[in-house]
Amino acid sequence: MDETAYITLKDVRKAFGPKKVLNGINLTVPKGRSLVVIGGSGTGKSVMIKTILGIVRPDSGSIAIGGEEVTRLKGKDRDAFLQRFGMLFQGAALFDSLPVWENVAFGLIQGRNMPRKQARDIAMEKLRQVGLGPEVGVLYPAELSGGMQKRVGLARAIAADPEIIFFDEPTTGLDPIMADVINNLIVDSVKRLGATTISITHDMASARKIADRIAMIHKGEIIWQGPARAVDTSGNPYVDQFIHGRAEGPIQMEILKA
Ligand SMILES: Nc1ncnc2c1ncn2[C@@H]1O[C@H](COP(=O)(O)OP(=O)(O)OP(=O)(O)O)[C@@H](O)[C@H]1O
Repeated sequence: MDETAYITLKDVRKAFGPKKVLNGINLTVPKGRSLVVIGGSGTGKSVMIKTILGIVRPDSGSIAIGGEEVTRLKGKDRDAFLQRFGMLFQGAALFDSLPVWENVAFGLIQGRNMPRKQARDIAMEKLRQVGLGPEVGVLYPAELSGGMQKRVGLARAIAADPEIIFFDEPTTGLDPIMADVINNLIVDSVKRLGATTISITHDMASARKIADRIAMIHKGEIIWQGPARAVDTSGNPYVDQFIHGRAEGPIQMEILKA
């Protein structure tokens, strides 16, 4: 596989007022590869993803996808750019008032003006790919378990055959077995599409399963990155503390005092 960078972040910085959240992020992801970003709460993982999507504008630095600088895209160019993405949000983020199939088809109908019948057929096929039958398509999100909701979120993320997919804590809140089912579905779907992915997770089992490479973010900087299999022998005390979930180590939790 071609290992040249497809997504490139160069010295990306972002502060909110006096609070520096991204302190010079440097990352690359080759096409068709899967990068998992690990790191503690509040270290800047979500803000980083938002800078790529253009939801948050970095103060400085460059973000390029396929060689095209994306931080300054506006209007129609930005809409077209966003159509290349699929996203599985934390907590699935489904519309309660729409049946499952319409949640999956939402971007096809609203974003691409696809006729409802055609969008419904695609939605049902994507649901099938994540192990859900047509009987689930007509239910409402409230009628589903958390694991099924995640599957629906995944079906929606892949509905438009995106070229790039972001997974934001895809296994949070699931039992370990259901989490593994979701991890397998992620790996299968990504392979089927040949998509390039960035995932955020606290779940090391998930990171090991879905990552080609793992990067650890701490205080808005990438402090380690390497092949997924090297995470256990990184020799980096921050990575070791995080993957073993130790309270003691170089990462000091900021515990709010009442
Ligand atoms: N729009 C904003 N305005 C001000 N501060 C923000 C904004 N968005 C994020 N922050 C701050 O930036 C820091 C990093 O937030 P971010 O959501 O990226 O953390 P995270 O690493 O994704 O954490 P978690 O794992 O808990 O989701 C936090 O301290 C947060 O309060």
